[in-house]
Amino acid sequence: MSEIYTKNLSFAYDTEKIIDNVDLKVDDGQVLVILGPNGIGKSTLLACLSGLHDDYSGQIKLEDQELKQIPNRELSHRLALVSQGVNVKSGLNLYDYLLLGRSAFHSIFSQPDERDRQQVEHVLSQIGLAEYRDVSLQDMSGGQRQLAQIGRALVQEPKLLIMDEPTSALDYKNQILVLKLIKALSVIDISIIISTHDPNQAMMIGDSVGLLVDNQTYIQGKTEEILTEKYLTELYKTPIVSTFNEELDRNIFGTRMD
Ligand SMILES: Nc1ncnc2c1ncn2[C@@H]1O[C@H](COP(=O)(O)OP(=O)(O)OP(=O)(O)O)[C@@H](O)[C@H]1O
Repeated sequence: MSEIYTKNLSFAYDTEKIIDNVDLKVDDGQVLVILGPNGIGKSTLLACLSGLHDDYSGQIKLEDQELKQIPNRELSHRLALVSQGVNVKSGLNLYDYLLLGRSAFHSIFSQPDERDRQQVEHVLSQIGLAEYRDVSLQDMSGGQRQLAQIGRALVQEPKLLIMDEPTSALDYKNQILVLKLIKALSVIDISIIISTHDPNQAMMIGDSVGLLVDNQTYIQGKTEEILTEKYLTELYKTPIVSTFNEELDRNIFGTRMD
């Protein structure tokens, strides 16, 4: 069954149409990677899919239910968004910041329980920041804060995780940590939509890939059908070369510098 799909999804800021007739689909436990040039509308599309803009036209169905009809509190049990570039500079320490992410599981009067604390411990180790539990977010590096934000989404135990360039501030080791985490989550049937600027990441984790080519063209298909020299060269308006790397057992993408 599809976790989420759209039909003729369109969205405009005032009169400027950004998303036009997008048909997108993610099945249970699948990873969809969205690629597209700067300013094309990736964040806008992900914001629509997360319920942040309900003035879209067309349909967004989350497990066959229209997204804008799902109450906010219920939505936060079902999907979580890791936004792009939101640099949380909270005075909270990491542990409390993550624990607050469990608030959708409680009424405003109830206290966090053992289950909440276990989930926070689990996520602290998933994001590799267990030893930073007592550190205030404002004293962390940009990359650590990005990991903290991913953790904040994970403590919600969503069925659908939407991540807008979640590795943009991370060093290579932590990029791989997050990509492996995404694969591991998909194995336990969590569906994931992620945007990135790196076609290599798309190749590493995508079950399918969606290209926002221009404001009127969205193409989605199986990773190996979409990640071709032709499509990527067209997408980025720069020649992209694909070579098969035997050691890695996958295609890698690059460009000539002459
Ligand atoms: N709140 C807003 N109000 C008006 N226009 C906006 C708003 N947010 C984004 N835009 C415009 O919508 C277009 C798409 O922006 P968006 O951030 O979705 O692109 P993107 O593909 O995520 O870009 P990038 O890769 O650079 O992060 C851009 O032209 C941007 O200027």
